[in-house]
Amino acid sequence: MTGPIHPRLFRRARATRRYLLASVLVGILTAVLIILQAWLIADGVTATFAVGRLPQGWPVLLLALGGVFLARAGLGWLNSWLSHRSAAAVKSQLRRDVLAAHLATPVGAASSSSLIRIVTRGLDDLDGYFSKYLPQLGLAATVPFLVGGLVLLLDWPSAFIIAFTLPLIPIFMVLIGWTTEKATKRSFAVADRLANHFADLIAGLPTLQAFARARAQKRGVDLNEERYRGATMKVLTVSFISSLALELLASLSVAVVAVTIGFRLVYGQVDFFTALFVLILAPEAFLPVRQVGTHFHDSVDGMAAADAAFDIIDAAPSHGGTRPAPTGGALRFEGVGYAYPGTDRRVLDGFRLEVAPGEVVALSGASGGGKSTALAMAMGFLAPDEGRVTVDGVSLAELDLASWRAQVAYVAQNPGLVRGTVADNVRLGAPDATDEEIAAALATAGADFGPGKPIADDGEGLSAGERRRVALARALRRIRHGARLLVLDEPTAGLDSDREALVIAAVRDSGASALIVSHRPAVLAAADRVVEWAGV
Ligand SMILES: Nc1ncnc2c1ncn2[C@@H]1O[C@H](COP(=O)(O)OP(=O)(O)OP(=O)(O)O)[C@@H](O)[C@H]1O
Repeated sequence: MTGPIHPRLFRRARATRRYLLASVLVGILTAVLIILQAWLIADGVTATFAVGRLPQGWPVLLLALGGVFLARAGLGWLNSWLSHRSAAAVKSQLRRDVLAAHLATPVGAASSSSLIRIVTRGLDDLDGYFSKYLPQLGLAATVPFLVGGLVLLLDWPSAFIIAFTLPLIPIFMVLIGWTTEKATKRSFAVADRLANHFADLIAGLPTLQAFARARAQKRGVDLNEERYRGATMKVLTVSFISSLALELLASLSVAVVAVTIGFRLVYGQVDFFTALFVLILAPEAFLPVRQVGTHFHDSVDGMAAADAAFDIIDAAPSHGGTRPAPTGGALRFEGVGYAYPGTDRRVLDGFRLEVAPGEVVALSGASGGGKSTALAMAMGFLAPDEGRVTVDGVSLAELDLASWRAQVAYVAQNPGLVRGTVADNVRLGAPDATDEEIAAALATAGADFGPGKPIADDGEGLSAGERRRVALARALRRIRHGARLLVLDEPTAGLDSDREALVIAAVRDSGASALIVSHRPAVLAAADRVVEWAGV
């Protein structure tokens, strides 16, 4: 973070700007109330000392003081309400933007565990930024100036001391901020690594057990945990030490004002009312600035999460345009090249391929050669960094990708299934499909289980081959509902030859164009054309 306000949050989250304005207004009102409160107290005490008993009209004075206290409490409540609303609005906007960015590039982007961590706990930490740090910033930007200005009018030497000592606090805060930022970023990265490591471990537990390595992983988790503990302790240490330093600085500054005004009161250079008024006001000038420093630490985790969220949002390429996709014509890869972000190895280079309307093209070649990457480009999940992918001569970069995807039925290598039943999953391809249509699609895809079969999280409850058949039934149903291109990644892997023959027949009978990545001889034999891609 550079400066007191997180620049990306300020620029990109509208609610932040609105809230900042509101908190400055609340700050001005608070300053007025603080001054009124100090005046009422100083006036009451001076009058009491002057007459040696409660002054005339003291009930009014007390009522006025009570009114000021109530108004300050009300302002505090309003500020807290506004800050929570703003936090909710910003978190919601960021979550939507992160998920939209991930949907735009669902392959090759942030890992699932990083994504889950950022959009859940991570962004929730922004509450500290909005409910503690920003309200104090609003007060710090207004109260010291108004209070200091009044002190200047009443007693310039005290104002002089305040003006010289108060800026020391922000200077310290900047120094502390630099250290904290580094420590927090490190703690966030370590936590991310720990979360990813743990998620991988859980997913790979059967394999680790099979190789008797499950226990050995404990050491890895312990190590990461220890690193996380160390990083968190470092952040806490910086936080405690800096709070102590700021507290000390503010207390010493107020003490200097108190001592000097005390001496001047004794020597008769200042009257009692002014001395008391200034003495009550002086700590109020320091308090919001000191609190900003303290609450800065409540906000750093949220800001680190916001940074991680913005990194995902900014990394999402703005591919896709607004033109509706042509409803006919060939899909073409025209000299396409690609390297995954953060790598220099080119996965595709000069890749050319055409799928004419009604044509079934099989794409075969070396494992790791980039075939799935090419399919991801056909879906508009990835944008080529060289060459272009076109539909009827129009680049995908110009097309409204939703309208293009509405024409495509996709089966990924590891097809995604949602919790529910087989029928629910087939309906993802064609929401208004009837029960009979779903049963027919499943039969065509060679499924020997019914639409009511339950599916747990992560497709649990189905074998790998069964999952593929559900995904294929979904794709075939989508073709029946108007899509015109099948994009299939190893659709018959894991199927026996009878079921494979059924699937091939279903694809051919659909009449749709198809781009099929496969190594299976039966699929290659059934295709109109086979494109061999040896890789780069
Ligand atoms: N998200 C990613 N980040 C970096 N590299 C990746 C990513 N996904 C894939 N790759 C790399 O890109 C290369 C091509 O992968 P791809 O999955 O497209 O190959 P493929 O031809 O479909 O392989 P297979 O036939 O084994 O399924 C591989 O070397 C792989 O390691």
